[in-house]
Amino acid sequence: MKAYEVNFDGLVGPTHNYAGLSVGNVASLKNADQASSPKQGALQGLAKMKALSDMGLKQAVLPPLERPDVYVLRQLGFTGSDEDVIKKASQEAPAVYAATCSASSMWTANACTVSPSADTRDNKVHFTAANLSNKFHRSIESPTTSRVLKAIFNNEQFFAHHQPLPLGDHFGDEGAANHTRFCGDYNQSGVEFFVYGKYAFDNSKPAPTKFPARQTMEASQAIARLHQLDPARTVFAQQHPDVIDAGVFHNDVISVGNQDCLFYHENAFLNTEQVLDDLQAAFSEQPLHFVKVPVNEVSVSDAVNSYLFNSQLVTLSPGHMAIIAPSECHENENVRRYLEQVIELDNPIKEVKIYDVKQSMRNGGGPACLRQRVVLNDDEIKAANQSVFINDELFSTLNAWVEKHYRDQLSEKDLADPQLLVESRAALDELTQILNLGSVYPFQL
Ligand SMILES: NCCC[C@H](NC(=O)CCC(=O)O)C(=O)O
Repeated sequence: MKAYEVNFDGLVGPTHNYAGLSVGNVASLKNADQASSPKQGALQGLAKMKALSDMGLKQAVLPPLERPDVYVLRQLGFTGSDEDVIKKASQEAPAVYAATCSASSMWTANACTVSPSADTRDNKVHFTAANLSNKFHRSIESPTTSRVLKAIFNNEQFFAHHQPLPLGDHFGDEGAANHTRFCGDYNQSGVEFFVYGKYAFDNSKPAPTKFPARQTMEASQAIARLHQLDPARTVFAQQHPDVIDAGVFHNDVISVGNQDCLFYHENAFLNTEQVLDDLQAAFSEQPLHFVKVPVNEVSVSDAVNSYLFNSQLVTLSPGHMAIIAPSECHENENVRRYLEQVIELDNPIKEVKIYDVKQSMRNGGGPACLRQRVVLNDDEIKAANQSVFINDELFSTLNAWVEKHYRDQLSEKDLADPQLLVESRAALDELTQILNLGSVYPFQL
């Protein structure tokens, strides 16, 4: 049966803003306190989804979360009506309040890790929502994310859902941003590749010293166990601690894989030769294309500033891949030059397509952060919720929905406006109907 890589992009939420919440993420800190445009952000994201769908790729959408999260604020001792909670929290604990307003669920690469049915022992598609333990504003995403995933992949015959790993630093899990998969055709069994930043239970191992390693080796192994992966077809590798300290907070900021191709920066991994050997040994059916970007052509800082590796690497026809890159890649001379060359080399990457996702980029999220890849075969696609798949009609409905509900501009002081929650709930209530999700948000339960 035929299978496809379906990109599930996160819809940018009505509270999208820049609050400088992510230590270790250069863009997030640099742009803290700038005004954002939730409307522009959502429209940019939708335009990218439409473009990929027009390329013949399967494209779907994941909804934003309810923000500000007044339920978490209540858990933290703020009382009264929702309006009281917002007023008190924004005045008495502005930093905590800002964290509960983040639209960070838009980066759906971090929503979960997915293993396709071709890789799992019980032949189901496995989902584990990421606990995102390392950052408070992200650690509150998983309860609703889990409900949304269950509402979309709602059929026990095909889909298995796991709880997020236990919260806390030891099992810090950032989802698919640190996970990629190699395969022949998408319907064939693949090799799953997990990249972690540190060992949680062994302090003698190398680890970054300046910025946090968000994903642990132990978390990656737990996901592989839960997803019933074949150990002979699973590879674990450590991200180089120096690149984490240079602002590479997820592996998808320094490498991306698709089918038989790994596009990676020379400095991405510890013990790179071993990592490549392990991948090739596990993927014994055919030679992999290892497309190495040399540090003397693109420095780690060029990679972090341009988000070259946070591109999507997609297959447009057999053996013909395109890099879907953010426009920042054209603004960086070295990266622009490299991209002109890479399509001339002997590898499957034949095209570069540039998209403007600047609203997301200013918080450190490029095209790859904005999507969760879910490999599904024909039966699994039929078993999933049909209303989330992008077609011309849904695209125009969602554009109109954004135009109707979203603000043009949002600054820090606007976040404290209780009306923002009222507007967001109205928007999300309508969205659950458009996407046929049932009740998934706390205000609907
Ligand atoms: N995969 C891309 C994730 C980007 C995300 N940025 C943020 O949460 C920044 C939010 C802010 O600073 O307002 C993060 O660091 O996890």
